Amino acid sequence: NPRTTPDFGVADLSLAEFGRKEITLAEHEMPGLMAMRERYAAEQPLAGARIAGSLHMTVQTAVLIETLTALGAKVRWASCNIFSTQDHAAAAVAVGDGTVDEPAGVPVFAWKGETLGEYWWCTEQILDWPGGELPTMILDDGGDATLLVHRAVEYTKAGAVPEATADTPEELRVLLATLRNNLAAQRTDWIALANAVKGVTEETTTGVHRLAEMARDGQLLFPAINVNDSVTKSKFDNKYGCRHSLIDGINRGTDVLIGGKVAVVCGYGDVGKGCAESLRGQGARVIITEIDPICALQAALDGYQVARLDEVVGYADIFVTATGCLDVISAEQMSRMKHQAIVGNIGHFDNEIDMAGLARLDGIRRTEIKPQVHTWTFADGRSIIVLSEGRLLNLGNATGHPSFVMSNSFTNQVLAQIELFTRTDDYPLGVHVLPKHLDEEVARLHLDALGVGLTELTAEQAAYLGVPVQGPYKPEAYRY
Ligand SMILES: NC(=O)c1ccc[n+]([C@@H]2O[C@H](COP(=O)([O-])OP(=O)(O)OC[C@H]3O[C@@H](n4cnc5c(N)ncnc54)[C@H](O)[C@@H]3O)[C@@H](O)[C@H]2O)c1
Ligand SMILES: Nc1ncnc2c1ncn2CC[C@H](O)C(=O)O
Repeated sequence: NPRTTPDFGVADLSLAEFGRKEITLAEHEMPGLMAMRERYAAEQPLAGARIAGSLHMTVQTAVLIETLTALGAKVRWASCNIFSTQDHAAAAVAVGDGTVDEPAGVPVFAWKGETLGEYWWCTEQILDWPGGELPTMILDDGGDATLLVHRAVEYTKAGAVPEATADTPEELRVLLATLRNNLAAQRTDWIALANAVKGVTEETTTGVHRLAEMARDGQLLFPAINVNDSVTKSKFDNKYGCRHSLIDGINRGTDVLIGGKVAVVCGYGDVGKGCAESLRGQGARVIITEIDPICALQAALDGYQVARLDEVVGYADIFVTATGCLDVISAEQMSRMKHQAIVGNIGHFDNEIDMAGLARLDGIRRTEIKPQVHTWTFADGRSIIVLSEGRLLNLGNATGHPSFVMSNSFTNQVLAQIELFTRTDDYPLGVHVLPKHLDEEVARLHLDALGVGLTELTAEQAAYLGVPVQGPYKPEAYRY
C-alpha cells in the first residue's frame, strides 16, 4: 500500500505529537483503564499474549492499546471501519516512545478514508506477525478479523476461494479477492494460526450476533467473550455514548439546526434509546420505528411517537438507523424524502441503508460536499444528504464516544483479554460473558471520578436481600 512505511501503516507519522497530547488528556478521563495499568503492572498478566486488534483507531482506542502493552501484551492494530480512524491517534500509537523517523510503538495499519481493498489489507497485517510468530488473541469489533480467519481456514480446507455472486455485498466481494490472493501466495498457514488463537473478545452487538450464529452452526474455531453484554458496556457505551456522539456527527456533517425538526430513529434498543434522547434534547420531535413490541412499548411510554417508516418518510427531516439489521431504509423510501432530508446510520455496518439500491436509481447523481458528506440528487431535482456513505456516522463524521464512556467498555475488554488469555480452560468453545462481579468492579472504578457516594449494605440488609455485602447485587437475569 502506498501509504505504508515498512512496519507502520498510518497516514502521517508527523501527527504523532498532536495525537500524544490528546491521548494524555484522554487518560485522565479513562480511570478504569488507568486503574488496570496500576493494578496489573507488576503481574504482567498479558506477557506472552500477541493481540491482533480490529477496533476503531481513535484516541480512546490508543489508551486501550497502551494499556494492553503495559500489561505485557504485544499488539498489532487495524480499524474495523474505513472512516473511523483518527490519524493523529494512529500516528502516536505507531511512534510510541520512538521518533517520527524511528517509530517504536505498536504496528498500526489504519487511516481515515481507506478503500475496501486497503481495509482488508490492514486486517491481514494484524494477523501477519513477523519472525514466524502467530497471534494468540483477537480483539474484535464487529467480527471482521474473526470472519477473515474463519473464511481463510474454510477455504484452505476446501482448496479454493469461491467466486462472488451477483448479490455478494461489496465488502465481502473484496474479502474474497483478498483471500484468493493471500491463499495463492501461501503466506499464512491459516490452520496453524487458528489453532494458535486462544480466543476473541468482541466489542459490539453486531459482532456478538455473528459469533452466536457461528457457535450455533458449530463453526466457531476458538472461544469468545461477548464484551458487549457486560452491563457496563452496552448500557453505557451503546446508550450514553451514542447520546453524546450522534448529534456530534450530525452537527459536524451538516450544521443543520436539529431543534424544531422531525427526526426518525429506526430501532429503540440501547443505541436507539441514546439517539432518541439526544435528538429530543436538541428540541427535535422524535419518531421511533421498531419491530419488537416491547421496545416499541418502551418508546411509546417514554413519550415518543412510534410509527411505520412508510407513514413518516415523506415529512421527516432527519433519519437515523440504529438497528443492527439490514435494508431498514430502502432506496424507494429515500426517493420519497423531503428535499435535503438528512440520512445517516449509527449501526455497526453500512447495510442498514440501501446505498447500493440508491446508486442504481435512474438519473441519480452523487455530489461530495466534503469528506463523508454527500448529496444524492434524484431525477426530479430533489436531493437528500447522506452521511458517511451509510457507515456509522458518529465515527465517520465526528470522533465517536467520549473517553469516559469508552473507559467502561475498554476496561471490560482488558478484563476479558486477561480472562481468556490466562484462564483459557475456564472458557470452552462457545460465547461467554464476564462474571457479574467484574461488571460491578468496572462500575466501581468509575464512581469516584463523578463524585458518586455509594451506599454500603449492612450485614442485616445483605442477609435480608440474600446478597453478599460486597455484591454481586443482582441475579443474572436482572435487566438494568
Ligand atoms: N456507532 C456506535 O458507536 C455504536 C455503539 C454501540 C453499538 N453500535 C451498533 O449499533 C447497532 C444497534 O446496537 P444495539 O446495542 O442498540 O442493539 P439492540 O439489539 O439493543 O437494538 C437494536 C433494536 O433495533 C430493532 N430493530 C431490528 N430491526 C429493525 C428494523 N428493521 N426496523 C426497526 N427496528 C429494528 C430491534 O428490535 C432492537 O430493539 C448494532 O449494529 C451495534 O453493533 C454502534
Ligand atoms: N471513541 C471511540 N473509540 C473507539 N470505538 C468507538 C468510539 N466511539 C464509539 N465506538 C464504537 C465502539 C462501540 O463500543 C461499539 O459497540 O461499536
